[in-house]
Amino acid sequence: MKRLGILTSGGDAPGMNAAIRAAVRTATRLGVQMVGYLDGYCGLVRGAFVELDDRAVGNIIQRGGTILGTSRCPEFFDPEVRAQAANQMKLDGVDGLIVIGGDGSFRGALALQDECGVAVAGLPGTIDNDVWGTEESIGFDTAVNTALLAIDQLRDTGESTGMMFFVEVMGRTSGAIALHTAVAGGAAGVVVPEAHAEIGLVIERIRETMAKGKRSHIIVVAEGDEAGGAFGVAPIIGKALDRPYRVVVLGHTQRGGRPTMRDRLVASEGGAMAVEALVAGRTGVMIGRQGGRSVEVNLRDVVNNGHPPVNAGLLRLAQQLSG
Ligand SMILES: Nc1ncnc2c1ncn2[C@@H]1O[C@H](COP(=O)(O)OP(=O)(O)O)[C@@H](O)[C@H]1O
Ligand SMILES: O=P(O)(O)OC[C@H]1O[C@](O)(COP(=O)(O)O)[C@@H](O)[C@@H]1O
Ligand SMILES: [Mg+2]
Repeated sequence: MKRLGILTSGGDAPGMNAAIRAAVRTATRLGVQMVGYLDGYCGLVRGAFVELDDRAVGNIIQRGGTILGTSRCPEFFDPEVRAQAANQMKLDGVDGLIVIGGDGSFRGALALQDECGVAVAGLPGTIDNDVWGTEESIGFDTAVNTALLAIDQLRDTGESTGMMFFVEVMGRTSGAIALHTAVAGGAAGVVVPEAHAEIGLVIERIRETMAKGKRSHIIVVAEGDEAGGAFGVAPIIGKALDRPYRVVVLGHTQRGGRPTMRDRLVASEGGAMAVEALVAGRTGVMIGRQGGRSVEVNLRDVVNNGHPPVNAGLLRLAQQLSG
């Protein structure tokens, strides 16, 4: 390997820059050049890249977003476009590719490997934490901490006014952000796409706590819940309890901001290990976290296993601890 490419794809996630920095600095140490493709797979197809040396990735470890830009690139679903991208890489003299993104981005990377023989390594970068084979994806910890900040602030006004708050967090198909935010934020209830009977349970539990004199209730709702996110869930619960409520949608605020220590650390280890794997000739791997350590995981297993199951223990805890 003489020259590696790196790109970020799908939704941006805080810590992606720390991963890019670690990958570039590790490549330099191993005598390998690095280029960064712009705007995800769209830049790869067009051959739009920048040379990345040690100085190009200075002063970015603390920045959210991604210096390379990212996109959802529908053309990349087309095998002919992927062949064109592989050809473009050859022309650019690039022998391997690191993809920082979610499960969708990894499907694209694996297709590029299988169809065109490109060596690929994946780094899980998504706030959703919905990638199989890793306990945490880059950006998840920061996103949950951002949501917690909002909840802590809403508690003040909730306690003062007796208003119920429904806080919608991101997660199209995954309740991971909602669940962790609810438990760590001491929410009165949580509604996630993976569970189906929890709205009734939340109503019951809030009734009990109201009878005990609890004034302030915060309910965390994942955007992808089948009832239609917080705007779908709030009227059902508000009406059942005959209480005034407000809906707060955190949306893309969770995607930005300076990455936490955890995200920087996981990204730094992952970026370094992805380069080491490719340089050692290991392709089709993802650097995941298992048992609190960074490990190489087979990328095909990641893609074939789909989304990891919801943490049932945390779901139970979220309901139990409301009092
Ligand atoms: N099955 C697939 N085949 C080829 N490319 C894909 C596939 N799935 C996703 N991609 C590429 O990865 C991009 C990001 O995927 P997406 O699912 O939106 O985000 P994420 O990777 O964060 O889960 C897509 O816009 C597309 O370019
Ligand atoms: O910014 P967009 O394209 O509207 O996408 C929003 C989606 O992206 C996410 O923030 C992150 O998803 P990915 O990391 O899988 O791309 C989801 O939580 C959210 O549903
Ligand atoms: Mg995803």
